[in-house]
Order: sequence, then structure tokens, then C-alpha cells
Amino acid sequence: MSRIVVATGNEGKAREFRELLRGLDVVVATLRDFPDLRMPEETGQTFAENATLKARSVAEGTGLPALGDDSGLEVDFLNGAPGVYSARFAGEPADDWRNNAKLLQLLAGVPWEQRTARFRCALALVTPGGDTYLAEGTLEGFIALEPRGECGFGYDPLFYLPEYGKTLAELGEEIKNNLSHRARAVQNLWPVLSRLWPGDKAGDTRY
Ligand SMILES: O=c1[nH]c(=O)c2ncn([C@@H]3O[C@H](COP(=O)(O)OP(=O)(O)OP(=O)(O)O)[C@@H](O)[C@H]3O)c2[nH]1
Ligand SMILES: [Mg+2]
Repeated sequence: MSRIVVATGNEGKAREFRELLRGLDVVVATLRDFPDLRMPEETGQTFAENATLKARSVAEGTGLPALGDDSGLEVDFLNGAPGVYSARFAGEPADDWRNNAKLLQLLAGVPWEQRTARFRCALALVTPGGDTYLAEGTLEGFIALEPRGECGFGYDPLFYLPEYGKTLAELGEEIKNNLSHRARAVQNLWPVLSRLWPGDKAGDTRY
């Protein structure tokens, strides 16, 4: 069976992609399968540019099609920050706990209706021949007053969905994979993915 490489060093993303790409006739490899490969610096101004940088570099390094993900949180009260800097919001090395603490501090005293935010995910699929396909997905929500829940990664314990009355970290992986920014981006890329690797779920109505 042919292979696709998920071009991410983030194990939380990799785990989600293994689920989200299920049903395609392709084996999902990760950077763990290519330990000598180095990821490029994320110098792009947009999520799409960074996703493309990551996928292109991994497609060139492996000779396999690669899927790059650049994603992050846009908080309206912070004029869209941390945005493309979400991973390193509280400095390097990236640290989820410190990022969450900094976000809560910046939003201390900010009333609920002004705590609106969205997750954004850009995907870039780059083939070894250099063909590039882009897709995006978003998820709207609120920044909670305190972290809740154990699942997921990153800002999930602070990302509150009013429809569910829970944070993404409380909702758990299965529900997150049905509604997240990443799930929606995969859904938007599905026409390309299912054309390249038609599998038993290629015609799934969810996609
Ligand atoms: O709670 C979250 N749930 C998510 O679903 C999610 N998706 C992205 N993020 C945050 O945004 C950064 C992305 O930065 P990013 O795209 O550069 O990824 P990364 O540096 O972690 O890995 P890589 O893919 O670049 O190797 C991540 O670190 C997280 O802080 C998320 N947080
Ligand atoms: Mg990164």
C-alpha cells in the first residue's frame, strides 16, 4: 500500500490524523518513521504558508506525499493573537502549560462575551512531484475562565464550546475528531485525498 507522511512533530496532531485519514487506502507514516529528517523553520506569515513549508520539506526529504498542518488559536480580544505564534506564545521551547497560563493572564477580568476565539487549521498536501493542495477549517468557541478536561493537547482545556457546555479537552478525542478545525480541514481536502487514495470510506457522507 502507498504511504503518506504526516509532516508534524506534534504527537497530538499525529494521533488525530491517524483517525481522520482512516478509510483512505494509504498507510499513515509520521516523522517518527524518519528520525533523521529536520523540520524547517516556520517563517511564513500565514497558516497556509507554514503548512506548505512543512509539507514541501518532508515531501522532498522522503520522496513521499506529505501532509503539513499549521494551526493555532485566534482570540478576538487579543486582535487575533496568538495566531501563527500559538505554539511559542509563551516563548521557546514551546510549552502548552505556559501558553495556557499566559492566555488566562491576558484575559483576566475580560467578560464572557468578549472571550470569543477560533481555532484555525491550514493543511497542505504536497506530492513528490511538487503538486500542492490547500484546505482550511475553523472552529468557533470561547476561552474558558479556567482549564477543564484531560484530553487533547495545546489549548484544548481552555477552548469552550457553548453548544456542548464543555471544553474540547472534556469532550474527548472522538467528538473532537468530528467537529474540530482539523477535522473540517481534512473534510475540505477530502475530494483530493479520496481521489488519490480511494478506500472504503472514500464516499463517506461525513466527508
Ligand atoms: O488546543 C489545541 N487544539 C488543537 O487542535 C490545536 N491545533 C493547534 N493548536 C495550537 O497551535 C499550535 C500549532 O502550532 P504549529 O501548527 O506550529 O504546530 P506544532 O509546532 O505544535 O507542531 P508542527 O506541526 O509544527 O510540527 C499548537 O502547538 C497548539 O498550541 C491547538 N491547540
Ligand atoms: Mg510548529
